[in-house]
Amino acid sequence: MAELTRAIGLMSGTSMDGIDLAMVETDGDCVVRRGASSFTAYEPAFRARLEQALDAAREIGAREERPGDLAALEAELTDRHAAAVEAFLAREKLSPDAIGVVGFHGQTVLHRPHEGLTVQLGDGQRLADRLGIDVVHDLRANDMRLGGQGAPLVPAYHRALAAGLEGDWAGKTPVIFVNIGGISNITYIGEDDTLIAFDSGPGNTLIDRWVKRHAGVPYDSDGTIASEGRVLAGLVNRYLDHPFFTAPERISLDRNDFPLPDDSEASLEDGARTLAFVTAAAIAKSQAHLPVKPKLWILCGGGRHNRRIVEDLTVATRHTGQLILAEDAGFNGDSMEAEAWAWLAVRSLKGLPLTYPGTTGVREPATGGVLARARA
Ligand SMILES: Nc1ncnc2c1ncn2[C@@H]1O[C@H](COP(=O)(O)OP(=O)(O)OP(=O)(O)O)[C@@H](O)[C@H]1O
Ligand SMILES: CC(=O)N[C@H]1[C@@H]2OC[C@@H](O2)[C@@H](O)[C@@H]1O[C@H](C)C(=O)O
Repeated sequence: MAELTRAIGLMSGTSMDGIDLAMVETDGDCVVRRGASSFTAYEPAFRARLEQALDAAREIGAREERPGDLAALEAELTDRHAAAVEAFLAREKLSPDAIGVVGFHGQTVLHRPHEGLTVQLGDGQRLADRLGIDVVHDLRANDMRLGGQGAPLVPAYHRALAAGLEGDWAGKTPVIFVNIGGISNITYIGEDDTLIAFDSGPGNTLIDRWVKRHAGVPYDSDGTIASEGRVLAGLVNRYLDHPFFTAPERISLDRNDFPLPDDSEASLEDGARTLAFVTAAAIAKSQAHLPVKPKLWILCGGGRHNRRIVEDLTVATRHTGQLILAEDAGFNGDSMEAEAWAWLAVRSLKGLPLTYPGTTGVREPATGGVLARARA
């Protein structure tokens, strides 16, 4: 067996709720031994600074520019990631020498594929020096330089996980991973290992904004609010008539691409119920862009905790496939993206591809990432 590297992945996602950390041992290919993970929440004040950073980042014309508060924020964000790793190593009784590499995503503050511009806040060299561990960062930029959208990067990791499916799930192809984060996105792995990935529609972002506005809560925990409401057909039809669903090609989405319903259009509960239905229906519509209907659906990301979304999607897919949660297949649906960043960092060290024409639209399979070596 090829030598395994123990790697830590760090992800701070679009919901800006904190730092997901996961450890894996891997050959950078199909051998993936998933290890411990942790989550370090950002307190509301830091989250608010990150949200403001999205505004400041609009002024960025060249990717190394850091207008306004962004330079200070980047240093602080990096130090928070370092503290998260140190706390994790202390908890797991591991020394920095036990870790071969850290894969550092950083915080996306700007992503404009059509301008070839993607910016993740995070100083890889600062992190490497503080931890005394080599860091691979900036994993999206090379893909963009080669004509890709710079996202998504997790699909190659999904394919590695699919290769290791066991028991009832082994060999159930095509298999599709559905990540319901702020935006939902899918990875399709065909019988011949074909890899297709794209954003599939609004994920939790509409539901989160709706319940925040009308109930002052950050998300609809377990879909409880939606459970009290009805699906409003007129609203559903309006969302599903959006040009995104009728376009021949799938493009990557921004969290503001779909507007919220007007306040007068729905009660809190009906709005939450309808938006959960729209989230599931949008995912189910992805099938029109796939060569063969998936036999196995694996749900990941925070949206899998919304019972209404899961039920609606189960109904929408039951004639052709079986839908399970990541945990049913032995995975961890919350730490998968952080695991992916650990795995991608090992691939980057080996010069292996991170992205493919079917995942980001890159011209040819492309490696990526920048290595920051820890300085003594
Ligand atoms: N118990 C729960 N019930 C319902 N929804 C939940 C629950 N826990 C989390 N969520 C939803 O999941 C979201 C966070 O999901 P996730 O952590 O996958 O997002 P993310 O990392 O920002 O995603 P991405 O970067 O993939 O967009 C929350 O904003 C919320 O909408
Ligand atoms: C630019 C950026 O940070 N994109 C994220 C975002 O969050 C979800 C979706 O949009 C996905 O395309 C991507 O992250 C995941 C981890 C990816 O690259 O696979």
